[in-house]
Amino acid sequence: MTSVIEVMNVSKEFEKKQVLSNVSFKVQPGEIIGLIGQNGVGKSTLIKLLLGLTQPSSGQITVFGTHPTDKAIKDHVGVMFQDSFGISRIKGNELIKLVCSYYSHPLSFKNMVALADLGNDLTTMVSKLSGGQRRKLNFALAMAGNPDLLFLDEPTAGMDTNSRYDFWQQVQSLAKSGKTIIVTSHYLAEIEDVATRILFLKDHHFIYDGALNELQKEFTRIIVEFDSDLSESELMKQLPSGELDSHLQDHYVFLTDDEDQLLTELSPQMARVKNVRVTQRSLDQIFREVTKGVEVQ
Ligand SMILES: Nc1ncnc2c1ncn2[C@@H]1O[C@H](COP(=O)(O)OP(=O)(O)OP(=O)(O)O)[C@@H](O)[C@H]1O
Repeated sequence: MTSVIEVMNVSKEFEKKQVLSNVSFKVQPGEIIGLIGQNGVGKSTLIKLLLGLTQPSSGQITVFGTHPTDKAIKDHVGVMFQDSFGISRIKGNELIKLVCSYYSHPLSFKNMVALADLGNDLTTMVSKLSGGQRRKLNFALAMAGNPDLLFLDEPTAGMDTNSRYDFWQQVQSLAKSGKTIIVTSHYLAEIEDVATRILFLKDHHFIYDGALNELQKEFTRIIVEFDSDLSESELMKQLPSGELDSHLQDHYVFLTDDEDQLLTELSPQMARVKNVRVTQRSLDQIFREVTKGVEVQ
């Protein structure tokens, strides 16, 4: 399968400041990539490199098999930046028509109106729209050329709960239809729900590239919680494959690399154990632990 994006040994410095160091990855059609990392780590820089808006200090980037600045791919790439309206003294519906006129095969006006989901506010001046409404309009504009590759930079900031839900439903159905999506967001619960792959940037390179469940396995141990009237020392003797994390009243939290083994060890005690729960850390928890530099258990 031809990759949509190929990044080979790319480094990027601004003056003497290193942002990316020797980064490589490929992206296949239909993937939803969650690009995560702390403020200032280089997510927007990477997106700008992929859009050809800035050049790598070294290494190669191809998008649809060609240089990112190649005009031939213009209609295949859509982008939603954090706040990208250059003009605001224009109504939403007029802006939609204007942006569509840039493309050879734009989405229909009707489709664009549905994507923007602004109702009567479509005839409001863009400058008077709320932050969340501007995001929605921005999303529709990113889709104007019916792109096969879509970059979404913090797309849901300011959107209400229903709008977020509808937005991610749309994104998932776009990916199902074969479109490739790269999204940055600090709302990690949303990334956790929609991304098929996580790229985690830290200290100039990817500290993780893969599926969320593998990230959970790689960075954290499984949490086994239960209630029991057994003593701490008894349980620690009975559960050698677990490590006691906390004990409050009757509630115990153990960490383990092998939950099946731990549950087997726990089973003879079942008469004195209840409410057993096996969970993994959320992406949000992993992110905080990894970026704070604390050792992840
Ligand atoms: N044009 C530029 N000239 C000099 N330094 C820059 C330039 N653009 C970005 N940087 C620096 O590169 C680093 C990465 O910035 P970038 O905007 O890519 O971070 P980010 O991960 O997108 O952050 P955020 O989550 O806050 O949006 C920052 O230290 C920033 O100051």
